[in-house]
This record gives sequence, structure tokens and C-alpha cells, in this order.
Amino acid sequence: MNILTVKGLTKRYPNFLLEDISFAVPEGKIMGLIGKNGAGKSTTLKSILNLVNPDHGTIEMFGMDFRKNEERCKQDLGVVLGGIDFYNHKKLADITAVTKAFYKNWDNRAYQKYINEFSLLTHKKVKELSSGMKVKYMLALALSHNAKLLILDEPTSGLDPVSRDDILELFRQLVESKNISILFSTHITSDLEKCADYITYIKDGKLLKSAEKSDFIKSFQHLKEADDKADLSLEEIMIRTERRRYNV
Ligand SMILES: Nc1ncnc2c1ncn2[C@@H]1O[C@H](COP(=O)(O)OP(=O)(O)OP(=O)(O)O)[C@@H](O)[C@H]1O
Repeated sequence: MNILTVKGLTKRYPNFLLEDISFAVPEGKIMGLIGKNGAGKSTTLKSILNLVNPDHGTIEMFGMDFRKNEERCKQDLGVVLGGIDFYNHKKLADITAVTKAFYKNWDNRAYQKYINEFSLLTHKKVKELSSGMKVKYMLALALSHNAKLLILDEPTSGLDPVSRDDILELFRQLVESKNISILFSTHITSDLEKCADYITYIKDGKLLKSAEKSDFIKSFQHLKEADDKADLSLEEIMIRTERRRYNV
């Protein structure tokens, strides 16, 4: 069963066109949304969530039309877009108090468990947290209302390799122990090697490929050159697909 199905998503900006994006996230799986800077990853996520107004396309979430059931869907959805830096001077406890009022199925015991598990101190202000801790706090909030789908925009960007590995490991554990589904954007291919089940690749606003990871990798092996012995890695696939020739 697919937890999220995106069909024909199109968004036109004056200097950019996100065109006819379609893909699906199966239940209990991690989908990595990849593309270089400016490819349209954030625009895709914001269009899915109705944070920008797409020109075309349908979004089915939890078997419902997202646009017609937005408030219901949001109860089971955890979203981390662009961090919480605009709450820099707020204490975590204060942000939590505002957040929990929004969710019908807020679970205080679960919240306390994740706060302890992630070693978060709720009397601290957002600006006192490391980047990895901020991501963990956002995840703690999402998990405390039993979100079934997490949509995360570049959750690992700006993290050091150890913190990145820690967050990716946490994603895998969440998927395996709680059957949560995750859609996250990144331009860091090693994130996907480590933890994605499926990959959707957007290039210049267009969908290049969306497939299960090993099928995805297989489908790009025509980019191999004579002296390539092993299969191309995701990094090589992306570099070769995006490489430009300069007339200098
Ligand atoms: N509100 C907006 N108005 C006009 N153009 C926009 C707007 N938001 C994004 N764009 C343009 O859409 C294009 C895609 O941007 P987007 O942020 O979706 O890319 P991205 O793949 O998430 O990039 P990055 O990895 O750098 O975050 C860019 O050319 C950007 O300038």
C-alpha cells in the first residue's frame, strides 16, 4: 500500500518550472528525494503540503485526497521544513506547549520518552541546540502525535558525518520498529546509500527516475565508461548525469 501518491505535480515560478512530478511512497519505507541545488526538491515538498499553490497535480495521503482532507491528514503527518531557527529565543518546553494543543492524539508519555531518549533538555532555548539536536527535537514532536508519515526537507544538511549517521540510523529504526514512512530530500548521496529504500531523482524541475534503490542504480549503469569495473555509485550516477562541459 502507498502512504503517499503524487501525480502530475506542476508548479510554475517566473524562472522555474516544476513539471509533471509523479511518485509514490510505500508504507513503512524511506523515499529519498534527490537533486542538485535548485532542482526543485523543496518546491516539490511544499507543493505536496499545499504550502505553495501548485498549478496541477493530485496528492493522495493515507488513502485520502490531501487537499480535501488537509486538517485530518495533518494529524498523522510530521513535517520538518527548514528547521525551527525562527523560534531561536523560545524554550523547547514553550514550543511543545503550542504544538501539543494542535494534535488530538498527542501522547505526553511518548513525548517524555523521546525527549529522554534523544537527551534533549526542554528548558534550553532553540539557539542553544546543535543542528543534530534540532532535528531530533522536531522528530520528537512528530513522533509524540504518532505521525505515520514524516516529510523532511534536507534534515541532514549542515550536520557533521557522525550526527548525520546518527539521524539516518534513527530513521531506519523508526521505519523498522514503528512502520513509519519517510520522504526526505537531500543532495547528499551517501544519505541514500545508507538509509533509502526508494529514490526519486529530480533534475531541472523534471522527474528523471523514481524506483526502488537497486532498480534505480541498475537503470543508470549505461553511464559506465570503459575503465569502470564496479557498478556506479549513487554519487557517480548523479555527477555524471549533471556534469557540464564548459567552452573555455
Ligand atoms: N517563492 C519562489 N518564487 C520564485 N522562485 C522560486 C521560489 N521558490 C523557489 N524558487 C525557484 O525554484 C527553483 C527550485 O528551488 P527549490 O528550492 O525547490 O530547489 P531545491 O532542489 O530544494 O534546492 P536546494 O538543494 O538548493 O535547497 C529555484 O530556481 C528557485 O529559485
